Amino acid sequence: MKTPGLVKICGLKTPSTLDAALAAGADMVGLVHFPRSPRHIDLAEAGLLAERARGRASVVALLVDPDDDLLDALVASVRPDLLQLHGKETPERVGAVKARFGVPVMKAIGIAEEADLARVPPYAAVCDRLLFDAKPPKPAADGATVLPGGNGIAFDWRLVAALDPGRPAMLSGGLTAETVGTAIALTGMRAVDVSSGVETAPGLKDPIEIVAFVAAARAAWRAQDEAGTP
Ligand SMILES: O=C(O)c1ccccc1NCC(=O)[C@H](O)[C@H](O)COP(=O)(O)O
Repeated sequence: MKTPGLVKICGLKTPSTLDAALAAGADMVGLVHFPRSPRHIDLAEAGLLAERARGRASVVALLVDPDDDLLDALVASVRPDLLQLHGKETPERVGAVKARFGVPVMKAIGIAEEADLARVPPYAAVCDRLLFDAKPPKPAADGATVLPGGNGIAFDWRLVAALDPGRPAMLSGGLTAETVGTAIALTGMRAVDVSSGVETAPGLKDPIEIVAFVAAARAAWRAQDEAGTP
């Protein structure tokens, strides 16, 4: 029996876009707490959105290299189902966060070339889920802010197609309603994550694109299941 497909919509900031993701059937909703991001929300806002989603979808709190004080505050106000660590956290730090806070952890790993796959096993040993994402672009000469994720950039999905990390994994990076079906067909991934691909501008989610993305992912999984693809 195949695992059911999971769709995560990340970077939700408002009750109306959260509701749109829930109505579309998202399995996971991502709340970004990272002040440099156009999707950043404070802990009070994140707590309110988390309560709205509770029991309808898993609440994922996304942080970048958080210290224990921030994690203490976030876990108390958001009560996330999953912590998404999207910075330069080492495997040791991921293991320490999981042990201290008792919340499952998903670690994002940037993939650009085959050599990046060597970073997977140490994280697979300590986290609950891996998130394969594109690497951020190089900083621009004008010093414009580069985010560690949520850049709408895709990587070569074939790099993770044959991978069995021994942990549940999720595919992200520049996915859209138009590309997610191909990404699923190529990789066999049963979990996908999107942010920029369902936005009209950074941080502005589009309910119509959210519906289209969820439907496209589900259609791809249905096609795989009907074809009996392993
Ligand atoms: O979304 C952000 O602004 C962000 C900021 C800092 C670290 C990660 C961030 N986002 C990650 C994601 O939204 C997703 O998990 C994933 O990378 C997909 O992003 P996208 O390529 O925009 O679909």
